[in-house]
Amino acid sequence: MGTRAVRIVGGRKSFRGTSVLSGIDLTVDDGEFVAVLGRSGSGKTTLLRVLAGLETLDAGSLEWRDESGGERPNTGVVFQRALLMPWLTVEENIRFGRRFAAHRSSFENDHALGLLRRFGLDGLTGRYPDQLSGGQAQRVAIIRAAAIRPRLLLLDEPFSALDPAVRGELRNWLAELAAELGITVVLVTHDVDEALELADRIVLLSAAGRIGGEWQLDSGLGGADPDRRAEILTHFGHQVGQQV
Ligand SMILES: Nc1ncnc2c1ncn2[C@@H]1O[C@H](COP(=O)(O)OP(=O)(O)OP(=O)(O)O)[C@@H](O)[C@H]1O
Repeated sequence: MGTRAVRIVGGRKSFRGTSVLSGIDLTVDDGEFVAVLGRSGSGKTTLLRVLAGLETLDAGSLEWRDESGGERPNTGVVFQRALLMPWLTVEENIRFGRRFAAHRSSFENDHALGLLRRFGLDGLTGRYPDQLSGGQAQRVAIIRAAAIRPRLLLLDEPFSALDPAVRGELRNWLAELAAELGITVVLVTHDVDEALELADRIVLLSAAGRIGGEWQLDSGLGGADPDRRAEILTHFGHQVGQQV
């Protein structure tokens, strides 16, 4: 077991009297890539928003490794749509990401521009968002989030609006980025194959807003393991198909 990046103990959250998270215990280690799978409405986005500090828990605790003196560390968030500022170029959008950081001093221009170059976007720096493909825009959004050196990179179905070929490319790209930067990632997805291919661990959210199962994946095995895929799909009552 590595150093803890974040831990939720007994996390509960309701909206207008309806329970969405009802006793979540989840620890994410530094450098780990965790995929959260679950049916629509099971509370995946709510869990991610709690980790991002966009929602607070009604009960239970959210504990960060305390090196930041108890302050909330930087978290980077990417949603299904890239949400780039249309009036800013790619480079300006990346710089703008600094404003989303709890600790702005962790953003350095050189580091951010270095990420753009290293991860294949240097030819796009002067373009505006409407001059980017969907896949390019998502890459920019992910680099923008990574550039603030987040403790956690939180991804909410970042590839679900893209066509299958682009999704495959982006998965490989993300795997490389996460491994090279040693970044800690929590990815919400409906796609079992995506989770198997990318994650070190898969966490299932059940309809009751609890952790309904966990799979630790051996590195390099996940994507090629039909038994595990079948086990997860069976858990959802699926015989075939990859969306849960
Ligand atoms: N701000 C809110 N106010 C009221 N209800 C909310 C709010 N946010 C989420 N909910 C409700 O909480 C439940 C869980 O929503 P959430 O978006 O977390 O699920 P999800 O698993 O991410 O779903 P999906 O896969 O469809 O995106 C849903 O019933 C949703 O309507």
